[in-house]
Amino acid sequence: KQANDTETCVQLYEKGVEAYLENRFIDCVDYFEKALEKYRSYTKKLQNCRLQCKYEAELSEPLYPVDIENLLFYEKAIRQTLCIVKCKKENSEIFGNFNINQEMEKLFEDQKPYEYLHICYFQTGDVMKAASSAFTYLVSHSEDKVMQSNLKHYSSLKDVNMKEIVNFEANDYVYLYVHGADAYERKDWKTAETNMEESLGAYLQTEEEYHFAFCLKCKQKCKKRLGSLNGEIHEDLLPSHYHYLQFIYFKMGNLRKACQAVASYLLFFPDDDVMLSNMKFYSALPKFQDDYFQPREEAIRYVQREHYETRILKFINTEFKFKLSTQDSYEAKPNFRVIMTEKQLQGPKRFVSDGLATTKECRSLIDVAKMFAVLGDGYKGKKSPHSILEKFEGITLSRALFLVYFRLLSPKYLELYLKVTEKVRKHVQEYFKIKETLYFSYTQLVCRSALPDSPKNRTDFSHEVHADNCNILENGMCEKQPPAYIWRDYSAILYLNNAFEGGEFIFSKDRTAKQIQSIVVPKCGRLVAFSSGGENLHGVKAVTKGSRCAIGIWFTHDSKYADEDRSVAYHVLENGINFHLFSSIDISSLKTDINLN
Ligand SMILES: O=C(O)CCC(=O)C(=O)O
Ligand SMILES: [Fe+3]
Repeated sequence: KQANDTETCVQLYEKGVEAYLENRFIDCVDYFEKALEKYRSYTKKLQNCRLQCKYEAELSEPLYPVDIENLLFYEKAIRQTLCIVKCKKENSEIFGNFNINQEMEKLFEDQKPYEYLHICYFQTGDVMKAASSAFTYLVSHSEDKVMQSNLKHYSSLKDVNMKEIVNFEANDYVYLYVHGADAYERKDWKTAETNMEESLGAYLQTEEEYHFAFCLKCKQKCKKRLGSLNGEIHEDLLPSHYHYLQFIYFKMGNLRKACQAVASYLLFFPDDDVMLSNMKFYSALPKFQDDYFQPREEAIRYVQREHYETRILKFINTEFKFKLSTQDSYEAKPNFRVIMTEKQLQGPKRFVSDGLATTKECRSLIDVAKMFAVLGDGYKGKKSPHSILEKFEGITLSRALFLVYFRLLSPKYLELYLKVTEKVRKHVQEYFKIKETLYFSYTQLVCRSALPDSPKNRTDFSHEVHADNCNILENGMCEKQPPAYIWRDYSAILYLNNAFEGGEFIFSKDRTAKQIQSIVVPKCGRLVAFSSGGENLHGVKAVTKGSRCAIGIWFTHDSKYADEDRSVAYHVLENGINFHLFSSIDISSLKTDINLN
């Protein structure tokens, strides 16, 4: 069977999997290669639309000659958005043909095809490609033990030359940079120069492609992602280009360009000793002229933009703090009440309250979860992190923010999410009489549902007994070490419904739940809160029927771990995204299939 050209990415992918399962390895290779090729041309096309639209919006003649109240900024944003919509429409046969949904996109972004491909290559005798596929997968999943041992195995084969293994998904600049650095080592200055300059250009271009999106925080994350050279993280990849270039140009006898590279590097690291002494050295040379230390244009632009972005982020953070305190004083009188204390719960630093959310609020939040939750969101993409008999659907604050930003969700739901979680924060702070600032570290709306064929008489746990900021050891001690979230100081779970069976929250003395201290039965508006350490071992019993929804909230005293998404969310809510171009979905008009009681 041959893959034909009209098949969509999804079809090709699925056929690839099928061929793999049926041991038709030649077909498997064929389908996956074609699927990857299709996916690549899809992302390229999309990036082209974005870039082209960005430049078009930049260069367009403003609709009005004077920029009043920054309307020009909005005009450009609108132009760009409409242009992208148009570009997609005009290429509809191409984009339509891809038929790529979010799920598929995630599979490709996750390099899933290589998990199959390496085996199919191996089976068809193409061991070099098998090794490269395993390597490609490892670049973004460096911890994957199975793939590590696969690659190790491949590397031991006589037909595999480790030097020739490639990352099939590397960005262009990665190769240019690596080749540039190689040529540099060989003192082949001309080749080094060409590669480094091209790598620099490609890097900035790639970054711009990733950057089209709003969020400043993503931009900072993006830098990390781009800084990965086949899995090794280089924090300073961009400036390091200038480090290479200054020496290359010096060796090539171009003192002006060497000095420009020095000045560019110093924009990023003004106190760098090596570069400062290079500067001295160059300026003492007879050919040196006074105006040589001009940073290059793209470097100036980059650094300025970065400074600007950092300032905006800082500004949002300080503004937000101020607003919170005034907002607080307007809060209506709370009507919640503590129903269980340390005494009833049989342990320290814990309590249960009722009335933290109204029936209507619970309903709305569940609707959001049911409409937009992603399987495993907040659990690093694992569908059922704790039980294979249950389905986890979650929505994190950052996803809610994203949905609002892209007008898929009405901002009032984001507002509600922030409001109820803030109510919880205040209550926890007051109840425990906490003097220090209590920051949100992470919040997550999760529904756990029994899968249709899960047995009714399950005795396992939906979430086994654990502590939130330490790892329980064999001897019963709780060790405050990663991978535990050691910065978490207080935990709170706000329940949204009770239309399910099982799913009780328990406090336990030991990690096997032999000595249960107390049980909390969830219901809308009920809160259980506790200090996050080993003194509060807890778990969730299996959900045997229905769907159990709750908001998990973790607090920290350490501002380093404060959730930045929260300040961005307040900013988005207050300043709006009022292009009035698209209406967002008000989900209250849509029915979901879950009951509150
Ligand atoms: O959902 C619950 O009741 C508790 C969940 C929990 O303990 C956790 O996510 O750490
Ligand atoms: Fe927990």
